Amino acid sequence: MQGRFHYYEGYPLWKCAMPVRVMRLLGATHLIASNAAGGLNKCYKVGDIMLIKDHINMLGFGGNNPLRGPNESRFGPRFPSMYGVYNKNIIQTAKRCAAEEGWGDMVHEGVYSCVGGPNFETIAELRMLELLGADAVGMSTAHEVIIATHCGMTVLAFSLITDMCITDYETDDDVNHEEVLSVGKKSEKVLKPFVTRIVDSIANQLQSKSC
Ligand SMILES: O=P(O)(O)O[C@@H]1C[C@H](O)[C@@H](CO)O1
Ligand SMILES: Nc1nc2[nH]cnc2c(=O)[nH]1
Repeated sequence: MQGRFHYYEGYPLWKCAMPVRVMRLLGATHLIASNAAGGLNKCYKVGDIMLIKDHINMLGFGGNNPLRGPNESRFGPRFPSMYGVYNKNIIQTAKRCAAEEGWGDMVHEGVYSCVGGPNFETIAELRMLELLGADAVGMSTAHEVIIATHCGMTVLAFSLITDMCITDYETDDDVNHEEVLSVGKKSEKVLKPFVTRIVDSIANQLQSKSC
């Protein structure tokens, strides 16, 4: 997809995630999701990639979930498990692909927290997310991954760290969307070959399994 629908644009979560179901109906078995996110983990740098190993869905705690409402059992069960959502084998594949390109140092594994936006977080909110164990924060992906998992897709998701979250009241730095877009643009030269390599590698694995 080129772009995505966001909750902060006014769409309900089920609509934000609907393209995933469309892709599933078209025969897709794997979802590779990417996002721009603020880095909470102090070891990260702007431009780094965080392979998502788990998420904290802040919207979900309030009962706002893309699966809310009657269950569509043709897609999946009423109460889907969310253990092991982010496929460990594909995370390893992605790490290997990064190492082969010489990007090993800029690729991490971490926990993504999803908030509603559109405002960026307050310092107190960021401190809370840090305490909860989040390594990065953004405004998408969790609901798309929930829908993909519900309908049995294999998921890889990663965050491009576009800014480092400020958790210190003494700092004068700020965050803005222009910075997010500019880091995204600059990182295209890394992200395109990275994703291409991962897709090739998954395709090879699937092909050798089917032989
Ligand atoms: O759509 P993603 O999650 O990649 O983009 C994030 C969230 C907002 O759309 C935007 C904020 O700058 O970046
Ligand atoms: N919520 C949130 N989303 C982002 N997307 C890119 N950077 C950020 C950030 O710092 N916070």
